[in-house]
Amino acid sequence: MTDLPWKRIVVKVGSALIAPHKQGCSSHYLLGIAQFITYCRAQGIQVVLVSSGSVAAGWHHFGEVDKPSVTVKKAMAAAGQADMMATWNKLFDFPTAQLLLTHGDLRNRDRYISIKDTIFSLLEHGLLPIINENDAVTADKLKVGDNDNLSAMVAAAADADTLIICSDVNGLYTQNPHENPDAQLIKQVTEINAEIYAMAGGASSAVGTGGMRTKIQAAKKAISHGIETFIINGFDADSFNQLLKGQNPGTLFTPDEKPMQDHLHWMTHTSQAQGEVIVENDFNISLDIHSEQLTSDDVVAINGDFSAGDTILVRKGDGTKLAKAKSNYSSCLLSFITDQDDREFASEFQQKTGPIISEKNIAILE
Ligand SMILES: Nc1ncnc2c1ncn2[C@@H]1O[C@H](COP(=O)(O)OP(=O)(O)O)[C@@H](O)[C@H]1O
Ligand SMILES: N[C@@H](CCC(=O)OP(=O)(O)O)C(=O)O
Repeated sequence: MTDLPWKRIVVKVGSALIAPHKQGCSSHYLLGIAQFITYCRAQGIQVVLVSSGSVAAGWHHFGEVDKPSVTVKKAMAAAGQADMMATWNKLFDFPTAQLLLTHGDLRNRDRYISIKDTIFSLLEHGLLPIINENDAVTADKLKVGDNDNLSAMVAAAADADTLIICSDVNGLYTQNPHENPDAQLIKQVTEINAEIYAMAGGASSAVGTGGMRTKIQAAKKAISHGIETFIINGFDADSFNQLLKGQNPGTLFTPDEKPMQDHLHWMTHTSQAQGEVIVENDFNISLDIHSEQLTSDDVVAINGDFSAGDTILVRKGDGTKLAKAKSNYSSCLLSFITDQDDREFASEFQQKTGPIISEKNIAILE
């Protein structure tokens, strides 16, 4: 064992590890993960667990179904979630706490802060937060949809230094290893670019959601918050021994050297734009230019119904996405100003009321 450099980690466990045969939960693979978590906590490392598996764990209650409907899947999740928590609880001799989240919770700034506070309070009091998406209640528009992205949002909210995604493969391969025997394991990724996304396919197991594609999206979110990210094989107990020795058992995504500030990260990777402000095609936005320079004169259209304080997308008419920002104006007020023929009035109004978006609440998009 080496002295681990971590202060706070998020461990994400995929469905295949919880309920490998869709016949209820099995502790077979969870034992090694639980021992790893217990060891980390004994070293003073705070741990948050993001656990998939409620649907897979509840599956056997619903007869012989191959492709359950959305409604049946929600019912499976409701049934399996309790079983999954009970299985984890048997493996720990310290208290755990369940948090079921949706994207609707995470993208609302007040609720996001509230979730953050709850996680920190649980950790301070020595409990292990176990987080899953609230599949039983969530509708398409409100869900994250996969626990890889959810784990990255949680890692950012918990200000973790490391995210460990435990899957059913050794890491990211050049191609899906289940379909291509020549696929090579990639040990380290320093930049997530189109080439990396092109390697990642979807899930091929009966219980997984998202496959490698959502793991790369998650890694992108995490590293831009300065969080190193591992994808490892959770079936192999040696993966955890290697991590404890300071080694890389799978694929390591190295954190960005200049991580985003927390609230800009939230705006870019967690929040969802409630509307759009379309600007002239020659309008350019950068952190060098004061965002106060976005005035009603630059706005050619406003889409959606948003309130002051909501996140909006600023884009050009040709579709280029420029930035996500907190709007200081509602869509209604902004339309009123942009529709003014009296430009002097519009300009004076903005001088008195303040900028449409302000510099400290803007995330420039790549
Ligand atoms: N380039 C790739 N490297 C590794 N696995 C890949 C790749 N592309 C697609 N996959 C698939 O992703 C799966 C892991 O994702 P998933 O089934 O969602 O598991 P989990 O339940 O752990 O999230 C692998 O079993 C494999 O079938
Ligand atoms: N929230 C779902 C899991 C969704 C998911 O991303 O599953 P997985 O790909 O196995 O991590 C559940 O508990 O069944």
